[in-house]
Amino acid sequence: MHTPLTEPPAEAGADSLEDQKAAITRLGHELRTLVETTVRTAASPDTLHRVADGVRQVTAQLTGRRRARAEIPEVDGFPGGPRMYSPVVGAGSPLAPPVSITPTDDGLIGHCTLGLAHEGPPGYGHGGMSAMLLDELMGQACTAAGTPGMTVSLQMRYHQPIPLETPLRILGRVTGTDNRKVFVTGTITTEADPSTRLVSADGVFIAPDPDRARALFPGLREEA
Ligand SMILES: CCCCCCCC(=O)SCCNC(=O)CCNC(=O)[C@H](O)C(C)(C)COP(=O)(O)OP(=O)(O)OC[C@H]1O[C@@H](n2cnc3c(N)ncnc32)[C@H](O)[C@@H]1OP(=O)(O)O
Repeated sequence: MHTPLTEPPAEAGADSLEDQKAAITRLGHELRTLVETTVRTAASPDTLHRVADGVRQVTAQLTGRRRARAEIPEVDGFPGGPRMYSPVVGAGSPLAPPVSITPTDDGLIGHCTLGLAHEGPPGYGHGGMSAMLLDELMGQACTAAGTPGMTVSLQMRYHQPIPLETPLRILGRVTGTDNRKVFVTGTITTEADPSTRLVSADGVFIAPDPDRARALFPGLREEA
């Protein structure tokens, strides 16, 4: 007999929210390990079928209420706070590297290591993954600068391929504003050689006006 892996929080108290985040983080870690192991394994078809059956049984244990498309979960810090299920930074996302972010004097710096699950050319990161990393860091740099916005333009330049299994550094920095437009730059380097740009980007982000924001994000809490 299985015990369900997750249930909706009984109460939205501070403790239960922290418990929920800790459990989500733990499950996210195990899922990322499963994803990475899955794309690396040379197991036989029999083993793969057996594992697929087991995963199906595990999935069936995730019972309880499912969130609706535009609903912002209680554990999610949007806007401005940690996003538990972000495919870039989310501790609970099986897709995220995940990136950890720290502020700098003039922007944000992200740290992550990509695995084979993020592969494009053999041994190197997928170009779409680079765009995703930069979009996130540049978007969060807008928020950190007090001018949050959504991407309307992202100009990517791929100088060198990004090595997998190598600690990376992603920078996002706001360079200027013009009314609702925010101009942002970003780069990806390795941690070992931060002066050599592997990928760089220029972006334009726009803050939707409040009416537009309410229409786009009906789940937004009123105080946000
Ligand atoms: C928490 C942080 C997480 C970060 C996550 C990373 C960020 C993301 O991935 S966001 C998701 C991807 N982006 C999107 O889905 C955005 C889609 N676009 C939209 O919904 C709309 O364009 C929206 C809401 C942003 C702006 O719409 P709206 O308020 O109507 O703006 P609009 O009036 O058209 O344009 C405003 C200004 O921007 C300019 N502009 C519009 N598009 C562009 C563009 N591509 N390049 C340059 N300028 C532009 C307009 O010319 C206008 O300028 P001005 O005021 O001088 O006339």
